[in-house]
Amino acid sequence: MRVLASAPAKIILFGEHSVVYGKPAIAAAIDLRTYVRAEFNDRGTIKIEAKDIRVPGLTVSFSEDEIYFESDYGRAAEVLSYVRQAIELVREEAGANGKGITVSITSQIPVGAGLGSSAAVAVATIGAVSRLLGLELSNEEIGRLGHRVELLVQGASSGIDPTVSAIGGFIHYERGKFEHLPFMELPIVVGYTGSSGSTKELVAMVRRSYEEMPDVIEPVLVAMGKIVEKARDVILSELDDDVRFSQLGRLMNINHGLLDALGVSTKKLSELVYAARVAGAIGAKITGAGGGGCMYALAPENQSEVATAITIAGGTPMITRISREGLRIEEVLP
Ligand SMILES: Nc1ncnc2c1ncn2[C@@H]1O[C@H](COP(=O)(O)OP(=O)(O)OP(=O)(O)O)[C@@H](O)[C@H]1O
Ligand SMILES: C[C@@](O)(CCO)CC(=O)[O-]
Ligand SMILES: [Mg+2]
Repeated sequence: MRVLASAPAKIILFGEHSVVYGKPAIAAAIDLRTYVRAEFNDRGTIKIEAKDIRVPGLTVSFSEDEIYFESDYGRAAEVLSYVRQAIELVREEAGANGKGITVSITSQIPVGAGLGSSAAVAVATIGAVSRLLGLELSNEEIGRLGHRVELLVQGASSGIDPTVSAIGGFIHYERGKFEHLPFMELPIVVGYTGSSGSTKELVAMVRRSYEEMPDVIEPVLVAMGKIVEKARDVILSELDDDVRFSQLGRLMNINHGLLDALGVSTKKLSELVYAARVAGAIGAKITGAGGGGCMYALAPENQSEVATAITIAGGTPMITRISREGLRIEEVLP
């Protein structure tokens, strides 16, 4: 038997980092996907073919007519840890420890770019392997298992990324609970810096600041939570789109300033944010953990000018759409 599953990337519209401290956040699944194929193998081992990921620490030695590959075990194992933990967790849930499983991954999502590649790979792996092992799980349950994978690998995770990747759409999230917001076409442009940041390290960095200066950092996190509640009210309001977008844009700019205050922006991210605003975006901010990765801009009237400005500033623009669908089982072959 062979199962192919896919799960989407996401953007965090408001509230990254503060969501780890129990504040609310708003996120949407977008139309870039990670595909995972799962099948049994008879060696009793876990085999992972990750085609879009660079495994660091590889050494190649040549001699006469032979070629030897050696890898730094720790670094290779770390990079594949989301997939491995996802498989182990599902095997455990199914009471199938020791069952040989091969997964093969292809992905459209840039890695470490704030678009939730870790959550998408975990959710798609859980989806494919659970179906292979005959476990009947809802997408919501798969999102919760994805959260457990992120906690095991990262040490800290709010769970928003695996939740939105599993269920899709546009959500308001707080401490494991989510609410679907009405679907809306968001006129956004995502700008990719081309560099990556590790969510595990960025979350740990914010934690250190919080522990060193709780009196300073706590009010920043509280303000971020208030931005999210205000944004939710605006999204749910009956206001005209132009008024709603202009209020959301202002909230994005304030949220970006606070993320910068937490130290998760970079020179390149800030350059893309300012380039987008100068080109007419009504709001622009980091999306995801930061430290590289992506920003997004709200540009109801001038998406293409904003995309050009991002390119001139050295970034890669992506015009994406919200994905209503989360985890999808694409194919089950006997
Ligand atoms: N296609 C893939 N195959 C295997 N592992 C992947 C793949 N994509 C992502 N990963 C895993 O996810 C890690 C990146 O996750 P990380 O949380 O740091 O960034 P992100 O999820 O892309 O961004 P963010 O968490 O800010 O949204 C990679 O180092 C790797 O371990
Ligand atoms: C930085 C963070 O808030 C979002 C990463 O996409 C981490 C998390 O919520 O687990
Ligand atoms: Mg991640």
